[in-house]
Amino acid sequence: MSLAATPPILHIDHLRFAYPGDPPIAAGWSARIGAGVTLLHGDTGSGKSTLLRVLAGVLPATGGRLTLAGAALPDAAEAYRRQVFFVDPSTDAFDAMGVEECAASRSADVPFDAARWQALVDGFSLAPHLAKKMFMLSTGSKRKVWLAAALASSRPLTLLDEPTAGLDAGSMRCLWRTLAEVAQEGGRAVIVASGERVDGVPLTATLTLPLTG
Ligand SMILES: Nc1ncnc2c1ncn2[C@@H]1O[C@H](COP(=O)(O)OP(=O)(O)OP(=O)(O)O)[C@@H](O)[C@H]1O
Repeated sequence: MSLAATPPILHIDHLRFAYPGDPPIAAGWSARIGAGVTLLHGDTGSGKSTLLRVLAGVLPATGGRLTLAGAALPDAAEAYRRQVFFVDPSTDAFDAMGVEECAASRSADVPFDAARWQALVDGFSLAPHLAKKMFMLSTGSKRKVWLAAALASSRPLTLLDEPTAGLDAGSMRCLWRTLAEVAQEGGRAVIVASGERVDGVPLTATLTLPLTG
């Protein structure tokens, strides 16, 4: 399945993933993911979060191959993972870090768009939290920090798990506006996992779980 109108960024070849005893979430699935926003859609429990973790290279696939900016999984796992921005929204691994330190740390080895970060800080109303440690933030504010950090990063593949969860209307508008800008600029693929259909931003493609063929 070719989902790329522009040169593909992520190559997925015969990907397979299943939890033991469960039906596969991906069964021999091949696709090409191009620049812009791709929606990963499925019902609750269909495997959206799991598939994002597989595409991030943090959960080993049961079979198949992923290639991103010349780095392949499983052969070159570290190089592959460096091309991906993915943070599990529920993680507490960064709780001891300051908000800005945390956001910048995930882009230490790639360009970080400080102007976009600032625009997102404003759009998500994060300014009052900038001097805080991550553990002091509510779940919703933490999610906003990770969203802003992801969008200000320049990694070729960005994976966002339910980015609209708990977002107020103003933050939602800011999210769609920024995703549209990222898509317009080209060169980056953003996969948005969502149980809801997305109409706030033009989509490059929609993937519906389970994924086969
Ligand atoms: N570590 C695990 N081991 C075994 N099964 C798991 C594991 N994690 C998740 N599952 C199961 O795999 C299925 C897919 O879960 P996943 O969280 O990926 O779905 P989802 O589409 O993101 O769900 P939601 O929309 O509710 O967030 C569910 O049935 C879940 O119970």
